[in-house]
Amino acid sequence: MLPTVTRMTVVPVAGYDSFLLNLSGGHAPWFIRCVVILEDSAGHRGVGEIPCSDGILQGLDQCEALVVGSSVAALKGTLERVRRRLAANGREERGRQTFDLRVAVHVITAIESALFDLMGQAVALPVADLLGRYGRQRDEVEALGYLFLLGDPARTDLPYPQPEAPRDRWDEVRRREALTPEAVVELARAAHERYGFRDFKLKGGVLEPEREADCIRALHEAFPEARLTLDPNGAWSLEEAVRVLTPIRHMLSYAEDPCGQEQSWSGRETMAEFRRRTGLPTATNMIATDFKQLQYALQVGAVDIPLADCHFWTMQGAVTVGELCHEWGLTWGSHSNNHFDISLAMMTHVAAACPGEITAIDTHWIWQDGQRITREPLPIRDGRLRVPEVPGLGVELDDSKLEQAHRLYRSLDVRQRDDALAMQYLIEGWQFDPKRPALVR
Ligand SMILES: O=C([O-])[C@@H](O)[C@@H](O)[C@H](O)[C@@H](O)C(=O)[O-]
Ligand SMILES: [Mg+2]
Repeated sequence: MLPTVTRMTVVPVAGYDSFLLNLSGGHAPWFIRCVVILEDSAGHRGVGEIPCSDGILQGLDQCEALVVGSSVAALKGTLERVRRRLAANGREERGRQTFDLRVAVHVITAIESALFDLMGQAVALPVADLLGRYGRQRDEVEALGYLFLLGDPARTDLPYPQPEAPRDRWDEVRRREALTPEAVVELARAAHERYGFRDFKLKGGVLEPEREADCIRALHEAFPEARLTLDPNGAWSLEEAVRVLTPIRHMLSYAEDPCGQEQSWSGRETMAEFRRRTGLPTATNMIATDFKQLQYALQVGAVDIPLADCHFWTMQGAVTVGELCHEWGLTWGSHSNNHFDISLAMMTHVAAACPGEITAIDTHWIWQDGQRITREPLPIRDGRLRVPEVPGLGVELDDSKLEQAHRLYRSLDVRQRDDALAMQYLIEGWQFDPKRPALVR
């Protein structure tokens, strides 16, 4: 008989971050996440990590009674009850920020991850082997070097981390201003030296679009073999996106959300038009964020690469997208937000279970590297993550680090990601506008 869940603990945590710029503004010196820990009658602990907000904490609270006492073997039934309970809270919107504001799908994923971790430990199999129709498809997962333009921390009085005792160039450059093509190339070189990336993504939606294209030109010159992409989170108009990206088309492997909702056109329509006019493949984490949207995106020909982040697709949902991509001739990829090392493991197992050719997964981990909450975060070497061979997720919580991250959360009084706060140090009174790059005001 498989064990039953005896306890569910929810731990909101925080970590430090650099002054990363994006369409939503500038990252605060901290980011918040939520860790779910399930204990079972066999003495195992299963874990999951998701974004944190008051809504998410409330959602987890609503589900605790459905999870505690359930059999680990009945994981699917438990998740279905959780899904129905959360559906009763009403319809949710992703919103127009760069990050997803929904609650239910994140809550489900945290519980799902912890249950799969327990299940894996109960049957002595890694989570990747349990997911999807086919189980593990690969032993290594390629990750991309996720580059950001960076604000100058010295223009704020916020506690951004300083490069104390830097281990290498990456520890230095990730903590200071980067707003030029040269500075972006320095970031890429330093990240390449430490992690060995062959793919890079630059977060756009910050400077004038042409200036961001110049950054891609510089990256291409520095890394002529690398696969490159630029992601302005739908900030540009269709006309702008076509005008700016056509001349650098040959340098890009795909364009991520180059345009979005505009006047009477939906994001799926403008992306379809962009794709037809430029011939560039498109990726998205904004306009195909559930199965219905994905269906419409495919009907109009808007997307080649759905970035199915397990945090907002669920782990099983993200793998289903991977299976559909494989059957239908699309390419699967994964989006990310700031995260700790549990999420890194979750994304690695999910990517490992997606069949066929997938694209290098996003991860913000390089910005967080050094702030673990598990004993041994999966390392990125030669641009790749090794998929754990041990039962479950293959990560073990470090209780003292978890407690430290929880104490930081409690000291902050931050209940939701807010990129406007730091941005207002750079531009007085700054407010989010989904159609204007953050520094263009
Ligand atoms: O972390 C950020 O600032 C990103 O802009 C994030 O919010 C996005 O969700 C993401 O990484 C993306 O690919 O759009
Ligand atoms: Mg994106």
